[in-house]
Amino acid sequence: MAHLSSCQYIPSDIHVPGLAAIHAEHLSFSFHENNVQFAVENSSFDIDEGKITAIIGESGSGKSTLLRLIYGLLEPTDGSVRYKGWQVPTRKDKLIPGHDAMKLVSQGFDDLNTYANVWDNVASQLPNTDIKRKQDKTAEILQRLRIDHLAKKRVADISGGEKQRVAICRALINEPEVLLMDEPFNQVDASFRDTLQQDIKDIVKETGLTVILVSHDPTEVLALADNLIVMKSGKILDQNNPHVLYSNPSHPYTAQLLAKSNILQVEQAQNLGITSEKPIAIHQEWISISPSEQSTFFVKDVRFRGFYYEVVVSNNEINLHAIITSQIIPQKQQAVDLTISHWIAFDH
Ligand SMILES: Nc1ncnc2c1ncn2[C@@H]1O[C@H](COP(=O)(O)OP(=O)(O)OP(=O)(O)O)[C@@H](O)[C@H]1O
Repeated sequence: MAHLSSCQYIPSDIHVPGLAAIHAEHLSFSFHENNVQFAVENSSFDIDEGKITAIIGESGSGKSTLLRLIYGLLEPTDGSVRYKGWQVPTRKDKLIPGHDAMKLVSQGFDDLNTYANVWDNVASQLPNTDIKRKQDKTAEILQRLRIDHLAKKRVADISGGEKQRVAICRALINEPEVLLMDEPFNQVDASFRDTLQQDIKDIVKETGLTVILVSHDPTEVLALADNLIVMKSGKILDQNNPHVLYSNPSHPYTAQLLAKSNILQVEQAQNLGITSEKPIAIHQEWISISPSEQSTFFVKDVRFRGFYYEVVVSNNEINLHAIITSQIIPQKQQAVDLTISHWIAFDH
């Protein structure tokens, strides 16, 4: 198999500078030869240059497959992915798969040499570089990701979160234009997640790096991503910035994924006095409750969530989840009135 140059230019494709870094059109992929079941189906999307895009969705929705298609690890069954107007070469075009301008940090740290120390794991990514430059660049990236103090430690002896930082250092030391990450916060506990997210944000701002990451817990990337791509059963349901998708999701799945929203069918909405021709979503924070002897709604459950309580209210026909941040915690079985400040009707 010939090792081709990193990209094949498609002359008919006109790339307009300043627009999307990655452009996918009608992208499909099936792991099955007869193409009956698609892991990714007819997906078209743009990824902005110098921004953080998160691919989110429930388990098995096709997120990792989409990431691997973008990188060129998988050959699309149909459609195409282009990077800056150039078709991304796939396994059949390249001896070593993966786009030269991109780096992928996959799940599980398979690429790390656990017996070698952190420094060697990172420095080894610069095989043809003179010693001084190799030292400077390795020291710089370890410091940038706050793991310079671990340089002499064996990878086997560091935590999952620290391994994730080593993997990111290895990916970034060659200054790729695009960093792809599959579930980067899986192994990182909550207290270190925010710092890692801030470091990634800072690097993007300083260098103009394009980041694409996969997450099955969308709420963890709401504050990080500039754009979200929402996947369900291999299809893209929604794509927009987190604010728009959170406050105005176009699909019930997105509302539940991002806001753990209450989804009500037309008749259930009527039960609350809401007239809508379509199903509706009521985010938990759009419901407030107050004690009322006359109400048919009562508190079914109170769940402690740290700085807030999730309260389940019911009238025996519908259950609604609401958030309480006040000091006054309702009691189970207590009758309560509901005030709904906002709701969204879906087209679907
Ligand atoms: N190597 C494979 N062979 C056959 N089917 C596969 C393979 N890898 C994934 N699939 C299937 O393709 C679909 C999409 O899988 P994918 O791993 O892309 O989903 P995901 O959203 O990343 O899931 P998770 O969040 O659980 O990692 C799933 O139905 C999965 O079972």
